[in-house]
Amino acid sequence: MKTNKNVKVLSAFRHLSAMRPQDPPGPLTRGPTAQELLLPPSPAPTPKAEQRDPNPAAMAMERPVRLVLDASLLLDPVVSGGAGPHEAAPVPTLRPGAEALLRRLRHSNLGVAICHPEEMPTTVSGFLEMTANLYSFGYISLPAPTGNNLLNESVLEWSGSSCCFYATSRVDEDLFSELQSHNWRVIAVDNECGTKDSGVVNIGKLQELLITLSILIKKEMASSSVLMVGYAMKPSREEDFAKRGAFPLYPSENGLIFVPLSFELPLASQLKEVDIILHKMTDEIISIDPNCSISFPRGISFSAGMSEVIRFMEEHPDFCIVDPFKNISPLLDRLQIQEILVRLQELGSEGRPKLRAPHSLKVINFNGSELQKQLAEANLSFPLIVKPQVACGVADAHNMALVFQIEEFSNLSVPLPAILQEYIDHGSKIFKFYVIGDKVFHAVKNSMPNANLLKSSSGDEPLTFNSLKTLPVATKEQLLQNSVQDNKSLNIDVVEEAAKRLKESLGLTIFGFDVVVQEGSGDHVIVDLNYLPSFKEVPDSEAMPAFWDAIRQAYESKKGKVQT
Ligand SMILES: Nc1ncnc2c1ncn2[C@@H]1O[C@H](COP(=O)(O)OP(=O)(O)OP(=O)(O)O)[C@@H](O)[C@H]1O
Ligand SMILES: O=P(O)(O)O[C@H]1[C@H](O)[C@@H](O)[C@H](OP(=O)(O)O)[C@@H](OP(=O)(O)O)[C@H]1O
Ligand SMILES: [Mg+2]
Ligand SMILES: [Mg+2]
Repeated sequence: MKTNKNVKVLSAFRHLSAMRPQDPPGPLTRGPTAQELLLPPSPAPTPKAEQRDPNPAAMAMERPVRLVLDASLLLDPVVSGGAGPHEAAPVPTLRPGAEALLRRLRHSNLGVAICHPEEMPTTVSGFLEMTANLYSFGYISLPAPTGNNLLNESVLEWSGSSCCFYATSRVDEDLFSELQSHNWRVIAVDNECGTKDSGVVNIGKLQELLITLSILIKKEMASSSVLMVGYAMKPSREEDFAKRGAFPLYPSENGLIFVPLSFELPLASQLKEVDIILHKMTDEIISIDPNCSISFPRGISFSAGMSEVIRFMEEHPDFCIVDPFKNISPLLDRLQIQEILVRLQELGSEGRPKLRAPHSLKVINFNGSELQKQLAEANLSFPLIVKPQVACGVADAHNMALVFQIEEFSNLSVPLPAILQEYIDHGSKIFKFYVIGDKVFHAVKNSMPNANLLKSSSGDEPLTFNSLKTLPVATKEQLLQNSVQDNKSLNIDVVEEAAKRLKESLGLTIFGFDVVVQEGSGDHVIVDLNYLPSFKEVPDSEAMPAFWDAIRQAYESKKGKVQT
């Protein structure tokens, strides 16, 4: 996980929207003028409900869709099966898969509550109440059944507001029919309940609950404009997006429902239900062959799950995927990124700063004899930043070095093949641009200082680091030194033009690129290109609507192409 702990975010956001993927690029309309503000890194905003009301049970009542999880669904039946006469009461624990379910439901924008029969032992009910509070869920104890009074007042009250689901693993036909008589949908998990026409939805595994819910919610919405997005990415990235509200199970403002694709379940049945696949394929890479030029699928081996998604796409070329594997593939290779950026260089025009790629050279080894000659031919001089040719998807893709003289190449720990890049003195300020659909945002972040400041601390050794974890960003003193120097400012027109061209040429829905402004020349140098970055510096209030619009636009653009 990238730690921005050393990075102070100077946030300057512009919302420069005007590009529509299927239209030829028109002039971008300007959003609000950027103000450079010194802001602490914005904390991930708490989910809406917590801002509204501290009482989880009350929160659940305000949302259009509610889900009540029976204790039997969450507790590990092995442990909570009760103790023998001479045994200590078992410690209640969650069943396998329950924690992942609760984590996803927490950010699902559904009103969720946990319920249990009133007569449950306090050790267990206390555990459930603590769990409910931990996930900001409501908490309900169902009264012992007396006559036809099976439901407590909250459950009854909710029935009137809108669409309610009750998920359970225990069979209670009376409770089910009572709930159904109040328009609740009952979902029974790993317990065949009721007959087919009893209206009870039977599913085999807990992992099926979310996609079952999303199908039922989509049906309840009864609107053809509601689309279901099945996503696949590593858990930490999913959590980063989810806690920003990116993956609602209750449709987003533009009608998207998000559901995680489970590689533990048959994929075909899940993909039958979704309209769009959203993925970060590099999270599912097992290995990349560094000695072959990456051209999807050549050179890359994927997990079994992602391989199945790839096969599905080969069989369903009209299916909407964000984004197509072949469009992403060049961004796994810093040599191909360099070639893409060099093509942008025709953009330069009189009177505007030059936009360019850093001078670069690919090497397959660090042997000094040839190197000096190769550097001269590539118009490269020290210091050089050395990056693996493989740009992401494998652990060592971000192991880099700053090299000040040729002797420092011996025993250099950067993975080969490597790309040697001109190191650009840029006053330790980097502009991270994010193209999200037809919108462009950027954030200013603290970056590596000028080489002379780094040289002094490295002696005769190369400066090795990991760009995600140990990037040698400027210290406070170095930042102050920079602030007195004349930092050339960013020319937004030039970068906007580049963003437009990149969007056209890459065919990607969401991507990021890093720009530094060279001291002295003012050249705008794009040093990095990433697909589906985290754009964590962009406020959720702007980033999330843009994220959802981008996905819907990709779908509509794909459907438009299929119909023509
Ligand atoms: N050519 C360069 N000249 C000066 N500084 C550079 C150059 N290339 C990279 N940097 C600095 O090193 C950092 C990491 O480089 P880069 O962005 O290429 O790594 P990465 O692993 O691709 O990072 P990301 O997490 O953004 O994908 C940049 O954010 C910038 O601060
Ligand atoms: O995890 P791999 O496949 O190595 O790729 C990285 C990307 O290259 C980086 O651009 C991501 O950082 P940002 O999302 O902040 O750009 C970075 O995101 P992360 O730091 O949030 O994991 C990674 O996605
Ligand atoms: Mg970068
Ligand atoms: Mg990168």
